[in-house]
Amino acid sequence: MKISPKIKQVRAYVIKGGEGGGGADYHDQGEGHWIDNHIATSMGRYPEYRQSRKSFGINVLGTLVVEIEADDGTVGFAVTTGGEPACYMVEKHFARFLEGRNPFEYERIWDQMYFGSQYYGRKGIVVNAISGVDLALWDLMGKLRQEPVYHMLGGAVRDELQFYATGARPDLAKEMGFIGGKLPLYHGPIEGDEGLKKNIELIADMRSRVGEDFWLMYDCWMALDVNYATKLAHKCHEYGLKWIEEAINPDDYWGYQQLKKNVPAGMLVTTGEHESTRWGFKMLLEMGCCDIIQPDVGWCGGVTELLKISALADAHGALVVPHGSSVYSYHFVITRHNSPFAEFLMMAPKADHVAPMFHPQLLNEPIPEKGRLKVTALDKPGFGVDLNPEVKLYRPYEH
Ligand SMILES: C[C@H](O)[C@H](O)[C@@H](O)[C@@H](O)C(=O)O
Ligand SMILES: [Mg+2]
Repeated sequence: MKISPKIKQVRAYVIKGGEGGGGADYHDQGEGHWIDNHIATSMGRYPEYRQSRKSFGINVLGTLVVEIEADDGTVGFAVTTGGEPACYMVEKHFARFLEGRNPFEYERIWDQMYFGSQYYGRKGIVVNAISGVDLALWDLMGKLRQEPVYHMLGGAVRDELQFYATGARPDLAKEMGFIGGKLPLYHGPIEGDEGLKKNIELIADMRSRVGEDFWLMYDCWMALDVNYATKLAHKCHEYGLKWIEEAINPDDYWGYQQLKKNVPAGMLVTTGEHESTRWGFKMLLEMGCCDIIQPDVGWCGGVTELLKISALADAHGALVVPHGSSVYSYHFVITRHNSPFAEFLMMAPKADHVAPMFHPQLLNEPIPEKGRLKVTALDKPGFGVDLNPEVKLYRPYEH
């Protein structure tokens, strides 16, 4: 029987500098990009932080790159959001649970990373770091087995992925072949009825451009209260809003439970991109907070944890549509019936063409064509992408 190589070394890097760092920190874009143009957030109550999310620090963390090298020289890697703080955790804390171990012991490794950091982690950046290590581990396992990750997750249940697009131009997304368009919400409660009116005018205008059958959604990025979200949902109902996303504070499970009761019949409530682990999603599911959960596989605990989250959601009859995370979610979505479509974040500044999400960090990143991606595009070992050697990596800590 072939003996698996052991893990020789774990390394964690950030990507230094450059306006529009992009990559896993996809909010870190240059001036004029739709993703940072007056999008409503809870910080909007402060006028100085209303125009740009970068102004209050949405891009302070930066990208985390994790490399795991086996003693036969094979290297698995992954990118997510986490920056230098996450590098510290990977190098000074989590590496001890991997080095010298069999890379296929991903359950044991995950368990030790999570419970070893339970006293200071459980959510947020600590679970981002755990996710980065877990994704790199799955990439390494795929490379050692010479199999794409989706083969190790049970194989494809359909021949292609279909995508909705997130961005400022759902009308252009329709022309590109996407099945729907998710708009960012531009005006929050602090802008009163005037702002609410602009939110409604925008969805009305977009509906007139895309016609009746194209999905339209609003992404509220945690900016609202239950009352405002309820009003928004009811006013957008006549324009066929398919779902209202992440309307309130992720910790307000009770608020989501109420919003789910308040929205018009047939409108979906979605959330989860800033939720972590099976326990966080258990709360959302068992309290009846939403119809679709949207974990980010680079933030919720990685593939190992997403497997558990997805099974829980399936048992609750909920869909799992991961937050846009490129290949890291594609290899999962293609293997699950309760993940019937995926998100594609339009990274082009005007949302007018399809561009790779983790650019410039990743090479060979598959992108949808006419809103779809054939499963064969994933048929490379691991996640099937490479680190761009032109992008300078910086290792802030060693161990
Ligand atoms: C478009 C939203 O404001 C976020 O920037 C986006 O990252 C996320 O919420 C999404 O669902 O794509
Ligand atoms: Mg969202």
